Amino acid sequence: MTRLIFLGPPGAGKGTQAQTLSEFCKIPHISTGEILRQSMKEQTPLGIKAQSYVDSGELVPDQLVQDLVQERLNQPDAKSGWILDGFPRKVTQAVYLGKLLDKISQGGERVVNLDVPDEVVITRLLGRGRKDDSEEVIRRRLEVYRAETAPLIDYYGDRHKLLTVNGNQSQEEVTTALKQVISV
Ligand SMILES: Nc1ncnc2c1ncn2[C@@H]1O[C@H](COP(=O)(O)OP(=O)(O)OP(=O)(O)O)[C@@H](O)[C@H]1O
Ligand SMILES: Nc1ncnc2c1ncn2[C@@H]1O[C@H](COP(=O)(O)O)[C@@H](O)[C@H]1O
Repeated sequence: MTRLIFLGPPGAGKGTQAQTLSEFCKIPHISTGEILRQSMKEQTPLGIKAQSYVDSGELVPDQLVQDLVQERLNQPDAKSGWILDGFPRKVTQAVYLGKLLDKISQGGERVVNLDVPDEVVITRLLGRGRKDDSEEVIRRRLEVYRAETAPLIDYYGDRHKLLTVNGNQSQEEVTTALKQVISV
């Protein structure tokens, strides 16, 4: 059963690689950022609550993303595995996820850290053109990543769940490296 969590700074290529691997492994790609962006587009209650946080590069409150992840992992297609992209993003969310996965018998998850230097992710994000890819918001997202998300590397390393892949290669090379590490 393939259950993967993608870690890495904004612009590391998590969404790109998660989509490719989800097609290869035939399991859903669950991106909290995508779900939030869709909810904002549709102006659902979740989208309305999340909007100001996403637009400014802040993290949406835990309860909102935790509820959406719980609901998504309980859907039938998640029974055959999944790739989580963008969640967890802080230690509190990782603790929540660990308990949730135990409760719904979906353990055995592995965590892939896509390692990419800051200057490379900044160039990539400036070229991507999403609404939250302005210079100011990119700066804030990187600060939030360093303060809140990077500690998850040690969190999962300490729990022997962490795999690291060099994300500073062509998309095809990253995919090949990912397939290699997850097949072991
Ligand atoms: N290996 C790569 N080499 C060059 N560009 C890449 C690579 N992988 C992804 N990109 C490009 O970099 C940008 C960011 O990629 P992507 O959206 O997958 O990152 P992400 O980690 O999901 O970012 P975020 O956390 O901000 O959503 C995209 O424009 C994508 O096409
Ligand atoms: N796990 C999350 N916790 C808090 N906020 C989140 C989470 N996942 C996404 N967000 C918000 O959405 C944007 C975009 O996310 P991407 O993963 O980069 O697509 C992020 O800046 C947070 O505001």
